[in-house]
Amino acid sequence: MSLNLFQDWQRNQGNIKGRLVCIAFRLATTATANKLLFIILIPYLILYRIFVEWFLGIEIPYKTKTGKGLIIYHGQALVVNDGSVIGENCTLRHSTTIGNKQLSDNTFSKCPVIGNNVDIGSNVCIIGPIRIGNSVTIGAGSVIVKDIPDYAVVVGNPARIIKFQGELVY
Ligand SMILES: CC(C)(COP(=O)(O)OP(=O)(O)OC[C@H]1O[C@@H](n2cnc3c(N)ncnc32)[C@H](O)[C@@H]1OP(=O)(O)O)[C@@H](O)C(=O)NCCC(=O)NCCS
Ligand SMILES: CC(=O)OC[C@H](N)C(=O)O
Repeated sequence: MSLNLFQDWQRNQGNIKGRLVCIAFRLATTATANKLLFIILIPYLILYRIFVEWFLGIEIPYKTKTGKGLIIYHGQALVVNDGSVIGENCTLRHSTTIGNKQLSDNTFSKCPVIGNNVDIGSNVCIIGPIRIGNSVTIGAGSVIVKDIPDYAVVVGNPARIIKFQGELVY
């Protein structure tokens, strides 16, 4: 099991809060490895919930599948459903929601699957069983409820593609 600590540390250069939150998150994710580790880590998971989720207001649950090289800028009011999948080298900011929606039969949809190298601006909602492609840039304040293709730059509510970009270099 790879913790991805090194890649997160590198990508959050100059962003001490992001570094610390990513370390706390990656350590929490080790609880998914097996039942024994989960039991051993219960006290840590409680502390993680209190300090990162409640105190800092950054809800990125330990079960969230997240690729290496995660950046978290600011982070307050960030809420990620643990069914979401986030690819490698993605950037999350503040006041952002990534989650499901309630369906007409009162069940809940699946959550977004986000590709690699996706840069998510502040105040973004990404909702439902949708796929965000690789190397997508999501403008501040966007609301996304449909699939987005690779390399798209999207803005608005509902989000629309304003252009396509070359592959981002990290
Ligand atoms: C989406 C984004 C990457 C586009 O940047 P850009 O390529 O420089 O685009 P431009 O500024 O040339 O804007 C292109 C068009 O999109 C519009 N636009 C840009 N960002 C927008 C947004 N977030 N919401 C709505 N429209 C937006 C512009 O008004 C412009 O429209 P026009 O062609 O009708 O004049 C950028 O505007 C953005 O939102 N980045 C997020 C950054 C962020 O979250 N910062 C917070 C830091 S804490
Ligand atoms: C609020 C702001 O401009 O923050 C800058 C930060 N580098 C970011 O992209 O989130």
